[in-house]
Amino acid sequence: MIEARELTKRYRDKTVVDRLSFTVKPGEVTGFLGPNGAGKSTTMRMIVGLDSPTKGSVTVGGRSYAEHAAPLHEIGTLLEATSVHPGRSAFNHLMALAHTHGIPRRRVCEVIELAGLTSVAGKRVGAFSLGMGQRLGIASALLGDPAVVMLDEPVNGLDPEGVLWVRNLLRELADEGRAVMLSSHLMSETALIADHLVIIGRGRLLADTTVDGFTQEAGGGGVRVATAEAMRLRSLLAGPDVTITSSAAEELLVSGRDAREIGEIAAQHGVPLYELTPQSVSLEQAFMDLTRDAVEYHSAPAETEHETERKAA
Ligand SMILES: Nc1ncnc2c1ncn2[C@@H]1O[C@H](COP(=O)(O)OP(=O)(O)OP(=O)(O)O)[C@@H](O)[C@H]1O
Repeated sequence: MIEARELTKRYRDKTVVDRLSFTVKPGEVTGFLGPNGAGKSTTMRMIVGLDSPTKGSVTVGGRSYAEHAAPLHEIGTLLEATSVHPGRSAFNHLMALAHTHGIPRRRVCEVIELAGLTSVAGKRVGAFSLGMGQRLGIASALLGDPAVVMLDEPVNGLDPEGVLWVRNLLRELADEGRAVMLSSHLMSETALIADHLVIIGRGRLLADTTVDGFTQEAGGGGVRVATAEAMRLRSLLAGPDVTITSSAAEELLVSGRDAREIGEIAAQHGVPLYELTPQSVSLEQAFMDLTRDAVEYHSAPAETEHETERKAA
């Protein structure tokens, strides 16, 4: 388990992580999300003692990282700038790491197989592709059979097969009861892997929720209804918290009533419907809406598909 309480990091006058509290629980995959510069890497560095908090605290398995006698058994990490000796083979790299913790050769062979590196274990790490490097990083993280696994952007640069492999592996690790944390700036990809989401922007907590909860909230895009009797249906559906807009003669976009209610009201009054479609907002769009004010560098204000749809409605 990872527990951050009021975790804060300041560099001179800039607050990069701002009173951040969250928990990464065993048996779950927690997605740690935020736009570029949100403070994800800084937070992860503080978790493993590579940076010290200006205020607040973070513990792994109930203790600060530095208090663990054999941290590799407690938390396995894949961080951005993990250094490997380019001239060493993958096997020797892992063996060197294993030696520092008294981990047997058998475990090195196990993680090599687990990471799908068997055929390249003797190859120089310097000649590895990005994907193979990521696999080696993950193999290193798992070497100590840790209760907590924390990976910074683990699918970065991976091909679709590699992405699927990471997704399945993290699921298995969580199902074995480990606490798994992965950072990303891609909402849709993370939603496929994670159970829980901790979303930050400018170092602050923006959301701490389940993937299901976030998906449900993102689905609040109204219901599109098509009927030849649009005017009549409009007055039948009207109510205190109901908003109805129309972009075409036979089309309505209804907010405040779900598809079932609309279908029932239409049927009761004999109004034939040609279409009844709940409009889902994409997860990526919902994430961008949530973090909009927290993005450090905006690109040119291109109109998104969502905004175009909203304007049309
Ligand atoms: N050593 C440092 N000194 C000063 N500022 C720093 C330092 N390290 C990070 N920052 C700043 O802290 C902010 C957060 O950086 P961080 O790398 O933690 O964000 P991130 O969410 O991991 O971003 P990305 O997705 O781009 O990796 C950025 O504005 C960055 O410039």
